[in-house]
Order: sequence, then structure tokens, then C-alpha cells
Amino acid sequence: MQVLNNHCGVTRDTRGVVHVAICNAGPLNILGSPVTDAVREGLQQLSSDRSIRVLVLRGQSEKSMIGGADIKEMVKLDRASAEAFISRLRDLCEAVRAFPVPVIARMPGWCLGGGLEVAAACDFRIAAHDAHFGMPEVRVGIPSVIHAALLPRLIGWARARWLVMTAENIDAPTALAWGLVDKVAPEGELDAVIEHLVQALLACGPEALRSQKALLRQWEELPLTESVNLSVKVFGESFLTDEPTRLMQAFVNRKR
Ligand SMILES: C/C=C/C(=O)SCCNC(=O)CCNC(=O)[C@H](O)C(C)(C)COP(=O)(O)OP(=O)(O)OC[C@H]1O[C@@H](n2cnc3c(N)ncnc32)[C@H](O)[C@@H]1OP(=O)(O)O
Repeated sequence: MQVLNNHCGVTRDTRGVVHVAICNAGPLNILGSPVTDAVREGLQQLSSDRSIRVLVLRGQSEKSMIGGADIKEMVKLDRASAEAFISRLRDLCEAVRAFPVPVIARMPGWCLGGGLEVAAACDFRIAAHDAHFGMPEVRVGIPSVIHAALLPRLIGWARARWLVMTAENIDAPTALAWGLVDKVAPEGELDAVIEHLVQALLACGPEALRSQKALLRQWEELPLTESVNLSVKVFGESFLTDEPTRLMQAFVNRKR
């Protein structure tokens, strides 16, 4: 494992698949400020590496992807320091969301609060069969904020409201039924299910996937007509590399 910094370890394979592990954050992978900054810095460092094709974001233990923001740190916050604290977490979520290639959240065990916000910023969420999810913020006296705003888009307003206003946890089958996670892996098969997704992504044009991710992000922000018109330009620009011609030629020439 390559150590990018004290809280961010990276393993990569020859295919361009990179695993970023949140390190030294306890078995629950709790996001205190140093951890949050370090993971954000690690992601920003990797984001210019054109050899990366897929990123898997994970904790170091199987107990949790991310157990949430650090309550032991937050208990000491006041008005000014609270904004600084939450801005760090926002910046981490934005670094995930802006990462130029598909990002997969590897979700064993617990994923709560700020952890679920980070996961919501990922492109794909793959859960272990016994994973649990929740937004317990209101139980410790704070509203769910920043990338919790993605939840209504993922699971609809009613279910997002249920999560952030009841603070009840849900299990993996419920998360799957709600659309909060994309797949639930049978026992012992979390990495196999992720590998299946990785292979599907690796079978696609890397430039097309980068472009598709950037476009999806703009679709999230723009009105429909602007989204459609922007897409015309993006389609044209995709022919600036030889990838479309190469991959379409391979299709045309395929042996049957
Ligand atoms: C903007 C974002 C806001 C947020 O994210 S708010 C925080 C959201 N997260 C939570 O509220 C989770 C709170 N934690 C729990 O409910 C439980 O933990 C779990 C269900 C995740 C796991 O339970 P179990 O396996 O029984 O572990 P344990 O004994 O409760 O915790 C082990 C150690 O981890 C510390 N810990 C757990 N969550 C946090 C946290 N979010 N911030 C700081 N520390 C945390 C505990 O205190 C304890 O520590 P010690 O061993 O010293 O007693």
C-alpha cells in the first residue's frame, strides 16, 4: 500500500483501479478534521493522474466504511468553528463528487451521518449484506447538512425525510429497496460484487466515462434545456480523442 499521508492509503493495480483507504481513524473510521483534510488532500492529489480509471473508497476495517463525523470533536464547537468544521467535510464530499473517474463506495458495517454524505457523493454504493445506514445527526442535536442534500435525489423526498428526521437506521435490504445502495453483496462477496462492477466500468471507454461523469454532474445542476444543449457540445468534443473512432471501428470489425 502506498501511503499518501497519515490517513490516506492507496493500492493500485495495473488496470488503473485504485483503492483509497481511510486509515488511522479507528475501527469505525470516524471523520475528525485531520482525517477529513487528509483524505480530501489525497483525493485531490490523485485526481490529476490520467492512468486511474476507477476509484474504490473504503475504510481500513470491515466494521464500517465511515461511522460519521467526530462527535468528540464536534462537542467542542461553537458558531464559528462549526462552520469551519462542516466546510472541511463539504470539501471532502466535493472532492469525491468532482473526482474525474467513477468512484465506488465500499460499504461494510456502518455508514452513518457524514459517512453517508460522503457515500452519497460517490457514483456507486455497494453494501455488505449486514451493513447499516442512517443519518443520526438530529439525535446529537444537529441537522443533517451538506451532501445530505443529495439524498432526496437518490431516494426521493419521503425516504430522505424519514432518514434525516427520525434518525432511524436502515438495513442493507431496505437501503437496496430504497435505492440508497446499488447492490447488496451476499455474505463474503463484497469484493467480488465490486469487482463485477469494476469490470463493467473497465470495459467502457475511459474518456467517455470521464466525460459522462462530468456531464451527469452538470445535469444535476442545470435545467433540462441547458442540459440537453450542453450535451450536444460534449458529444462533439468527445471526437477530439480517437477513442470513439477506435471503439466504434472495433465494433464494426468484430467477428461474429
Ligand atoms: C455533519 C456530520 C455529522 C455526523 O456525522 S454526526 C455523527 C453520526 N454518527 C453517529 O452518530 C454514530 C454514533 N455511533 C454509534 O452509534 C455507534 O458507535 C455505532 C452504532 C456506530 C457502533 O456501535 P458499537 O459497535 O457498539 O461501538 P461503540 O462502542 O459505540 O463505539 C466505539 C468507539 O467509537 C466511538 N465513536 C463511535 N461513533 C463516534 C463518532 N461519530 N464520533 C466519535 N466517536 C465515536 C465511541 O465513543 C467508542 O469510543 P470509546 O471506545 O472511546 O468508548
